[in-house]
Amino acid sequence: MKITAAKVIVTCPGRNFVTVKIETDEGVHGIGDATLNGRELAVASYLEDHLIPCLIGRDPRQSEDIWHYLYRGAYWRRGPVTMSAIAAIDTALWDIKAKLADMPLYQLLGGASRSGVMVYGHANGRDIEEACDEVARYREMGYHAIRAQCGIPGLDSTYGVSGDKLFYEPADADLPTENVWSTEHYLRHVPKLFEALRDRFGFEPHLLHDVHHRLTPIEAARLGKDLEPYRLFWLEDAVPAENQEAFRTIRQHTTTPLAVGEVFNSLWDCKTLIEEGLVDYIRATVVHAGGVTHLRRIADLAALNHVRTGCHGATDLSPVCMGAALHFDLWVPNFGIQEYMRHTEETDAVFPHAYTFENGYLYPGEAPGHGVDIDEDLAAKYPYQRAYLPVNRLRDGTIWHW
Ligand SMILES: O=C(O)C(=O)C[C@H](O)[C@H](O)CO
Ligand SMILES: [Mg+2]
Repeated sequence: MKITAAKVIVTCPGRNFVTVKIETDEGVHGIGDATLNGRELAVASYLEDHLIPCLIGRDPRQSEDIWHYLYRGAYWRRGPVTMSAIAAIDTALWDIKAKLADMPLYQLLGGASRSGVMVYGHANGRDIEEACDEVARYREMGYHAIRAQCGIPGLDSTYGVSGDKLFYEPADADLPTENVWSTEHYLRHVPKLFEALRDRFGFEPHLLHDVHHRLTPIEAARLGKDLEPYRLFWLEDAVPAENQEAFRTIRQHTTTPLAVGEVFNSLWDCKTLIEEGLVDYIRATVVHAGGVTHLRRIADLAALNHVRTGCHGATDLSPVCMGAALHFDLWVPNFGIQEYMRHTEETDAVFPHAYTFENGYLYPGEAPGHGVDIDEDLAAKYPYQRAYLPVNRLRDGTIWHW
């Protein structure tokens, strides 16, 4: 069996997505997500100019060998562009493998370890009251776990807060929007949000919060301590994580569970965090962390150290990534939770999929493969539009973490 063709499809049904489609001489095809928010065309070029020429004629069933051939063959290892490109090919090959077996992908991974995949949604409000009302809306939709963010008095904009609510999209302009940040204002306000949420909803719903890399370790330690009475499911990306050892400071001071890893692209980014038990949840997912093949390695190391998965699932991860991630989630023994930011109707139409939402859980479906396809004619109607994530500055103009 041979790979006969592979192509890259870039489409923008409201936001940009990059998809790889691999075709074989047996008529079976597979697709994989290669979207890297704000740097989409770099991955498209990496695939078209450098990886696809190496694929033609190879046996698509040898996904493990192809992974190492592309990873080691580049000589230049890791990095988000490389790993997203390899991930897309790997996802497409697992899709093909599962279609050949006439099985949903989760069966090839080892079968279902649970009946459904618990997801968390994003509730956000301009102030505490609006954020509480949004949490109520997610409760009505059946969610058992909800991430809560709210506007900070004194700041014009805050990460995670938008008028779009259900379809929040942070990549909002063709050059980066500039936000202003104040750690002092933020640290004073966030505990009040969670106090209000627990007062109104009690301790039954899981509550999560995303700091979006904005604190220093000692500030994060203080926030974690201040939030302890409200029993968060997790506190996410409390500090930038290039320096994994920095999490030791946070860990020494608080029992609030910590999550990290949506920007990670390999096991090496989280090796110390996992081996030293410095975090509780690892957020790497299929598209940015080398596909199903590499994500499995991360999850297995995590399992040894009581770290559970919490795959990234924002709107910039296409339905193709979501489909593959759900099969992974249904199987992975040390599953924690899956993020679920809904895609728009336009996006869902371009990517017909087998997964479904019901009562706070997603189900990957029983279609052979990962259950997601692309309508190429519809995709062609939405040409690429450059869109960037914002940047952040302190009030004196210093560039900060977004
Ligand atoms: O979903 C999250 O937790 C995020 O932090 C969303 C990110 O800002 C987004 O995926 C960046 O591309
Ligand atoms: Mg996040």
